[in-house]
This record gives sequence, C-alpha cells and structure tokens, in this order.
Amino acid sequence: MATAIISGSSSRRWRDYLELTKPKVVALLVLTAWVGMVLASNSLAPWWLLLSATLGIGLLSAAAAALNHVVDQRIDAKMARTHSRPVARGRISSKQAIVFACSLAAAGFALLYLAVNPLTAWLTLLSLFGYAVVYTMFLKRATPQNIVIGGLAGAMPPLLGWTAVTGEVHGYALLLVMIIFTWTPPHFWALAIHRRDDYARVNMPMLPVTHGIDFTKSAILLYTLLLCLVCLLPYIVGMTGAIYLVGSTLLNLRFLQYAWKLKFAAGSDTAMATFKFSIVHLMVLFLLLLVDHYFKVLALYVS
Ligand code: HEM
Ligand SMILES: CC(C)=CCC/C(C)=C/CC/C(C)=C/COP(=O)(O)OP(=O)(O)O
Repeated sequence: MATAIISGSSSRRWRDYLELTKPKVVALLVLTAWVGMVLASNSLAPWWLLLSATLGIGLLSAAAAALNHVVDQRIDAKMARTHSRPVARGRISSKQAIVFACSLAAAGFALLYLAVNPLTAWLTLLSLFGYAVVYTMFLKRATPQNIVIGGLAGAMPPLLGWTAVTGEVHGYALLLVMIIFTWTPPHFWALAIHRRDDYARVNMPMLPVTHGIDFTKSAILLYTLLLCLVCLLPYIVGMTGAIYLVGSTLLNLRFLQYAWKLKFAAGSDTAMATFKFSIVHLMVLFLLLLVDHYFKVLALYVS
C-alpha cells in the first residue's frame, strides 16, 4: 500500500516536471530543427552530431517552456486552460522549477557548445531568451503584436538545425524560419478566439481582447494567405521539388478553407478546429520537406 502511494506520487511528480517542458510543443520544435539539419546537406551528418544537436535544442526549448511556467504562474492560475499547471497550483515551487530549467539549459548549452558548435549554442540560447524573457516577461503583457514578434523565437529551430550541421547561417534556412514565423499568428489567434474570455479576465492584450473577434478572424485569414505565398518560396528558389510544391499547396488550401470558414461561416467549434489543424499543417509540411529532400538526393545518386 505504502509503496503504491509513494510510486503514485513520484509518478505524479515526474509527470509534473514533464508538463513543465511542454513536451508536445518541444517535439514539434525539434522536428523542425531536424528538417534544418537534414536539408542543410545532401549527405547525412554524423549520428553523434545529429543526436547532440537534437538533444541540445530540445533541452534549451524545454528550459524555456519551464521558465514560462514560472513567470506566468499568476495568470496561469486564473485561466481555465492553465489553472492546473504544476507551478500555478503549487505542486512544484518556483525555486524547484527554476533549478530544473537552469539545469536543462546548462546541459543543453554545454552539449551544443562542446559537441556541435558555438554559433548554434549562442543562437539557441538567444531563442530561449527571446521566448522566456522578451516574449513572456514583456511583450505578452505589452501589445497585441506580442505573438507576432515573439513568434520569432519559436520559428528559430530550422535555422538552429542548419547551423548545427554547417556552422553558418544560410538563406534557405531563413526561408524555413519565415514559414513558421507567418504560421504562428493563425496558429495562436485561432486558439485565442476560443479562449478570449480567459485572456480578458487576466488583462492579457491578446488580439481578440484588444481588437475584437471579427478583426482577429480577418488577421488570421490574411496571415494564412501570406503563409501560402511564403510556402511557395522554397520551390521558387529551387530549394525543394515537386513533391513539396504539390503537398504544401494542398495543405495550404485546407488551412485557407479553415480560415475562410472561421471568418465567414464559423460555428462554435471552428476556432478550435482551426487551431488543431494548424498543428497538423506544420507537422505534415515539415515531414513533406524531409520526403522531398530524400527524393531529391535519391535522384542525384541515381543520375
Ligand atoms: C509565440 C509563438 C507561439 C504561441 C504564442 C503559441 C501558443 C500556443 C498555445 C497557447 C498553445 C496551447 C497550449 C496548451 O493548451 O497547453 C499552443 C499549443 C501548441 N503549440 Fe504553439 N504557440 C507558439 C508557437 C509554436 C511553435 C513555434 C510551435 C512548433 C513549431 C508550436 C507548437 C504547438 C503544439 C504542438 C501545440 C499543442 C500542444 C499540446 O497539445 O499540448 N507552437 N501553442
Ligand atoms: C530555444 C527555443 C527554440 C525556444 C523556444 C521555446 C518555445 C517553447 C516556443 C514555443 C512557443 C509557445 C509554446 C508559446 C506559448 O506561450 P504562451 O505563454 O503564450 O502560452 P501558454 O499560455 O500555453 O503558456
């Protein structure tokens, strides 16, 4: 009985620490970093480099997410979506969460610096700073453009993956960053429409609170259109081939359909459905980039 209680509570604790790291978000961030690593070269980098870069970028992203839980604990406690988070509820103290985040960050930075390269280590640390400090502590509370500007931190991983393999910043990697940067507003504002009252209650100046739901729907539609154009760029500059072009166009048309419905024929669940689709969209888009790349490399070997 006692063992069951102890193991029950230690597994709860373990899950609380895992929750601090926003594992699903970090998983998608790491996937986009992987795409940067793979597309950076026609041959696969050594396995130890890929592993160190994946772990390092993942650890620093997880640390950034944990710091966000500490900074936001008061507002998290008041919002329905976040009220049961471990720091907001007091199951993990601020001090414990900070020690946890700093340990992850130190391990991730050391791994990147020593096993990958200093450029990647510093750029990843800058992304952590951009999210945990610039976005969470300042922008989020200051302007409805918070997630547009702050979105740059979350858009960085493809560039981090690219520099991990090549040691330099390349225009192609910046195109991948631009894709995530333009994807972020429709991704977040769709959720913010659904959760508008939550954000209003804690005085967060999110776009649906400051400019209304109708304005936000127009902004989502316009950013989704912009995203369709930005997604064409990798094909136009010769970075990707026909598989990517066809696949990304189909995905973007579907995203556009969601955004159109949200603006002109929304039901009570359309905003949430759009938010959920945004995640599938980005994941499939980046998997498509991988598939397209492997076909391109295969064609090179065959010819
Ligand atoms: C400033 C930029 C961003 C903002 C403000 C934002 C906001 C959010 C919010 C509020 C949620 C809901 C979380 C929850 O319910 O616990 C969420 C979920 C999610 N976001 Fe973002 N996001 C951003 C960027 C990104 C990026 C860059 C990625 C990945 C590349 C991403 C991937 C995800 C995923 C996978 C989920 C689902 C998490 C789950 O179901 O637990 N987000 N996002
Ligand atoms: C090193 C590196 C690449 C850092 C990026 C880290 C990171 C976790 C980016 C994702 C962005 C995100 C989940 C924003 C939501 O924050 P929020 O506070 O608006 O959402 P919440 O209310 O759910 O906490």
